[in-house]
Amino acid sequence: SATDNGSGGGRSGALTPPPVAEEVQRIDVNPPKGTRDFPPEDMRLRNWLFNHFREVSRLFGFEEVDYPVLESEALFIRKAGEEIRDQLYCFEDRGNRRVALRPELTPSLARLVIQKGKSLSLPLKWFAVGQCWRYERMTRGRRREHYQWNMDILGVPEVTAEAELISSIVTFFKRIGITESDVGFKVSSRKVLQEVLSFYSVPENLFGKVCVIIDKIEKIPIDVIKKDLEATGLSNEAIEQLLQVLSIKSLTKLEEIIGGGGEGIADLKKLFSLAEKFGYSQWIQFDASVVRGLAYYTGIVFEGFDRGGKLRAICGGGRYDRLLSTFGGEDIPACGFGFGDAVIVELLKEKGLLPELSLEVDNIVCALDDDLKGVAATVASKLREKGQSVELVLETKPLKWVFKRAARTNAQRLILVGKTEWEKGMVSVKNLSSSEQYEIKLDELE
Ligand SMILES: OCc1cccc(Br)n1
Repeated sequence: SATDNGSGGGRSGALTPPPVAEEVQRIDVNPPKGTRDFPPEDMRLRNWLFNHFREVSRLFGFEEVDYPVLESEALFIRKAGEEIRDQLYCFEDRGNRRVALRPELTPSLARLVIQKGKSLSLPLKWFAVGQCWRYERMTRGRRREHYQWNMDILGVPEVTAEAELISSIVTFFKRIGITESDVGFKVSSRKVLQEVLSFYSVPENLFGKVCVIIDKIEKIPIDVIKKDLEATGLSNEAIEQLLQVLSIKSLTKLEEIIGGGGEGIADLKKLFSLAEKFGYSQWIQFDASVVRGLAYYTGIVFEGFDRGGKLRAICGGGRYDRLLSTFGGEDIPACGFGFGDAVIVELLKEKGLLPELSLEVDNIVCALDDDLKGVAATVASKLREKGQSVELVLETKPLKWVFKRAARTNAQRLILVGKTEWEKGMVSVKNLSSSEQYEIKLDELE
C-alpha cells in the first residue's frame, strides 16, 4: 500500500520505523575440534589419493562397498581393552538407541556379510574408502576423524589372500612414487603367540586381550606391559617367554625357539615364498613384535612402516577368521587391511612427492556484450556436450578481469563472443598457451 514502508508492519497509515538490525554474534567458522575442512586445494589432493586407492582396488578385481558412518554401538563393544573402544565416538540418539560413529570399517563389513548370508558367492573381494571417527581427549590435539581405505578378502583360508593384499598396497605405493627404501612391512602371525600362550595353558579367551597389551609394547614402558600381562593371569614364566619370542626378527631364530611344526611358522614361510613370486620380497620382513591393536586378528598380521622411523604406522591389517561368529554369524575365513589418509600424506610431504594439482579448465567463454550472454551460454553448452569443461563468465566483466580469471583457472582456450564476429555467425578463439588466435563458425568449434 502507498503508506506501507515495507517494514511489514502492515498497519496502513502509521509509519513504523524499520527494525534495527540486531547485533549478530559471529559463529566459530572453524570445523569441530579434530575434524578437517577440504577446501578445493585439499580436496584435489584427497581425490588424487582416493583415485589411486580406487584404481588399485580395480586392478585387483575388488568391488566397492560402503556402510553408514553411524552404526549401533554394539558393533564395536569388545571386552579386550582396545584403544578403539576407549575412544568410541558414541551417544544415545533421540530414540534412546546407543549408536556410534564408526571407528573402523571391518565390523560393518561383517554385519553386511551376515545380513547377506548365503546370497553372497565367495570369495568376496570388497573395498571401501570411508570416514572413521574416534573421540580422543584433545589434550594430544590429534585428529578425531580420518578416511580409511580398506580391502578385504572373505572365503579364502590360504595365506595367498594376505599375500594378495600386501601386493595391492605395494602396487599403491609404487604408483605414488614410494619405494621399498622408503617403507617396509613388518609381518608376523598371531598363531605364533597363540602357540606360546597355549604352551603355558593360557585360556583362549585371554588371547585378544594379551595381543592388545602387547601391541602397546613400543608405546608404554615394559614394566607397565608386564604388569598388565600379569593382571590377565599370565605367569611370570609365560610373560618372559612371550617377551623373548616378541623380540625375534628372524624366522630361523623363531623356529629354533618354538619349533617348526606350528601353523604360524608354516603360514609365514608360505607368505615369504609368495612375496618372492609377487616380486615384493624387499618390502617385507618378519618381526614377531607386530601384533596390531585389534583383538579380532587370528593369524598373519602386518603393518606398513616408514623406514625413517619418524611416523606412525602407515597401514595395517591381518587375518580375522572368527569375527563373524562374535556377531552371531557363521564364521568365514577373512583378512583385510586399513590404510589411513593422514600418515601417507605426511610421508609424501617428507619425501617431496606431493603432486602439483591445480584447477584445470578447457575453455573460458565470455560475451563481450550483455545482449550476447545468451549466445555465450549456447557456446558453453555445445562445448560441454562435447565433453569439454567450460568456465562461463556469468557477470559483466572487463576483458582484463577475464584474462586474469583464465590464468587462475588454467584455461586452455579463451572464447569471446563479440558483436562484429557474431554478425557473421563467428566467435573468436584464443589459444592461451600458444597465443594463436582465430575466428570460427560456432558449429565448427571443436
Ligand atoms: O587410527 C585409528 C583411528 C580411528 C578413527 C579415527 C582416527 Br583419526 N584414527
